[in-house]
Amino acid sequence: MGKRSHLEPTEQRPKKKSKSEKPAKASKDKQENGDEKTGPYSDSSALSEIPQADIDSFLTKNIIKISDPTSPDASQFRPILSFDHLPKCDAGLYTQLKSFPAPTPIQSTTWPLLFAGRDVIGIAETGSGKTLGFGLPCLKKLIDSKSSKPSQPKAVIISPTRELAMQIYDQLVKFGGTEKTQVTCIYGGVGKDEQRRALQKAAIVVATPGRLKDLQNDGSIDLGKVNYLVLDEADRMLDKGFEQDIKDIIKPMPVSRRQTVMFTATWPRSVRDLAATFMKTPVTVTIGGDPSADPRANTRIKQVVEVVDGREKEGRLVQLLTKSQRGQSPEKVLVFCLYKKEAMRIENLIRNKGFAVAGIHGDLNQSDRFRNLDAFKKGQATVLVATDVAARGLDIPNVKLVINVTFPLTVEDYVHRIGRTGRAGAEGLAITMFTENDKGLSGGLINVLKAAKQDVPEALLKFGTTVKKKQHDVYGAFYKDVDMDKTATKITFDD
Ligand SMILES: Nc1ncnc2c1ncn2[C@@H]1O[C@H](COP(=O)(O)OP(=O)(O)OP(=O)(O)O)[C@@H](O)[C@H]1O
Repeated sequence: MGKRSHLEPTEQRPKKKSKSEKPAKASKDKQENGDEKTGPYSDSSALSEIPQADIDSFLTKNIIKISDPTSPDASQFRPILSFDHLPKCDAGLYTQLKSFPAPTPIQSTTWPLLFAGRDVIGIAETGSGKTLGFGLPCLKKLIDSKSSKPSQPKAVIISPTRELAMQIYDQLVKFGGTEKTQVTCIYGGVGKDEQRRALQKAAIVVATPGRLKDLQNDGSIDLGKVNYLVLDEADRMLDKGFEQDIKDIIKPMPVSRRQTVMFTATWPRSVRDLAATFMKTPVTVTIGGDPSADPRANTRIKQVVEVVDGREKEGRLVQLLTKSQRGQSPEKVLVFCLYKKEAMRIENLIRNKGFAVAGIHGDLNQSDRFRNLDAFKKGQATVLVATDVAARGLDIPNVKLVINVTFPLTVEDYVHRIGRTGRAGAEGLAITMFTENDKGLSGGLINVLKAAKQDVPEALLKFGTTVKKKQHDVYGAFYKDVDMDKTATKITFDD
């Protein structure tokens, strides 16, 4: 397993009294209370022997904040600094982890909490391994439960888009060892029959909310036995567009009987109170800074903002693409538009210029969406033009450049969009065209740039530094299928 933890070699450290036999306090309390959602978890002996100073330095170096309402002393759960510190588990669950050097900070910190059965809110930058952060404990919980043939799902992971749901599914299958056959993915835009059949043997269901609700309503799925619920991209899932769906979906799984997990890179105030109503004394883990500050971009992404006249955008885009595409090996570039029609127009423009381009937006049928994304992943198309349907979560290897042709409706969305580059420790570049039309978001953008120590152009400062209250409460996060020719009520969501 991962042998390259920065804490090695351990023999140089002073020995600390082993706590390996002692379950973490919260876990122990819950077992005594007979809480069935809590499994026994205790630090491995290797982890117990790590000196506290090393743990402290890990927490400080990665700017990790752990807020546990049940205990001011968050140290009861030591971060898992190496894969060797993971609790024992059958079924080859950890085999695939060998390809990574060590857990990422969000994995290190949330895994012990999740193994111990706690509700967790995990906030960490884009591309920092949050999927395995919630995915590995989900698989372990299933394996530990030892139920041979599930008749009802035990875990549900909800994702805002179909492509992201599929990606999470793929990760669970990859890491799932022998349990992989019990994972199912359900989403809208395709037939239901096959999904209904798959649900009959599904222990873990990854789903988009609309289709999940549909199948729940027609009796194809009973969520009454779910004891592990994940809202990935949690702020999106709690935004007004999805709020009621989520409430309906979780009705059969009472908060007292389920472990609820929320992960995201952005955690706006507007969703925090609502999140609390879904959770039981959650522990909030934040990597990289204060959760109450403005949204934070991954600092390995160089952010360039160009203030332009709207009429200059297309010429500038072609210029940027010419530079990145004309060499021996064209770079992968993701181009974001706000509207579907705009995306189609820009895709045509790029195709007419002779670049290998594909598109993804809500007007395409699902098989085209998957096919085009796949072409981009494989490098058959080196430019992908997308609406914000591709802004969150998608882990596409080697995207070198993100170009925002039109600024999104919220600064959170901006952080997610540019987060499609610079993943898993890589560096990336994001170039954003900002026009006078976007000036309501200049203050928020300036704060994101400053927090990531990026240059703030004078022309952007002129638009003002005031951060306006989030304007698009209903569709700010659901921008992706706004039709520019219709009124703002014409909005559709992924189902
Ligand atoms: N411990 C690890 N070490 C190195 N790479 C990792 C590790 N865990 C996961 N990864 C890889 O990091 C990449 C990003 O992970 P993931 O997609 O889970 O990020 P994320 O934090 O969910 O991002 P986003 O906020 O954009 O959804 C993936 O390719 C994943 O395989």
